[in-house]
Amino acid sequence: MQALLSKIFEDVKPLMGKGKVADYIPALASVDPNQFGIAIFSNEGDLYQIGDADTPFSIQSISKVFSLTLAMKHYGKDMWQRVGREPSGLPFNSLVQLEYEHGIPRNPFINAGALVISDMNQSRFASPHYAMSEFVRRISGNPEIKTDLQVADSEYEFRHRNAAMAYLMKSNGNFENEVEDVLKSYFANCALRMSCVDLAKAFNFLANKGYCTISQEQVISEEEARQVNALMATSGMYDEAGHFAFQVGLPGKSGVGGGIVAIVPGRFSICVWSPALNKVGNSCAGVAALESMSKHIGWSVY
Ligand SMILES: NC(=O)CC[C@H](N)C(=O)O
Repeated sequence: MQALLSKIFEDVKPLMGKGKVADYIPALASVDPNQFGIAIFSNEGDLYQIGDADTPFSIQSISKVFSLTLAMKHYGKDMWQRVGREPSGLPFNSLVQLEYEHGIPRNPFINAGALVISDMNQSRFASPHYAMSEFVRRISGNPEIKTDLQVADSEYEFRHRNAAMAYLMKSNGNFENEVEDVLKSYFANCALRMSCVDLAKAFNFLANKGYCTISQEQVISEEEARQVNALMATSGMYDEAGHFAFQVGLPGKSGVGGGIVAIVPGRFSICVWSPALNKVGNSCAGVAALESMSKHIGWSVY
């Protein structure tokens, strides 16, 4: 496995820095695009890593999977009245569909959907970001995970699009709490800094029927873990979900920090990271690395 990882890393390295670092969040614009890491964690607890796999980065939309998991633990099936389970086929921060569809977002992984999920967590926890931080530290086994307050503040300062979505949903009766409070929790969650190794470990419960071997807890049920994987497969890569399913064939979730997490059910959790993004906001080198991995190992779930 380590030899294969080295080969994939060398093959894909030339793509490092190709694309554009997210700059609509000004605090992210200064990240060095020439970084690239891969980590793979097996259900048996073996870790394989290469490149900048220990460097923490802004997890951004990857946090949407953790928020969904926390909400599922509490709300179970009831939550699906407020958020759908269909791919949107539109950019992650699109507003148009939301008005046509009466303030019910298509899925939990576009921004509007993640804001509804954050609203649910806001109703449930006294301090939703504290609950989230504690959760990711526990399931990754890394008590040092921190929030980048500069990124969180920068997102809040430039919050207008996300705020517009949240207020639209509020006008449709699909938002319980104060919009500004929920936005702050949502941005703080996006601003968590984790490395490829942290994320590969933290996501292992999705490869392992909902069970986390690090914290030794059943995070969610086996059925729920399957459902989260299905949502990642259909909606985890925004309007590139079809291409990703076609080329990689694994449930995946990306973030504009350049990270992508992928799940090989029953076997491995993977995280790749390189900050330069393609047009839809997915890491260029990251997508290429997962394509190469899937081709070499034949891991597709299809
Ligand atoms: N795709 C992403 O990673 C987007 C997350 C970012 N925090 C936003 O709300 O715009």
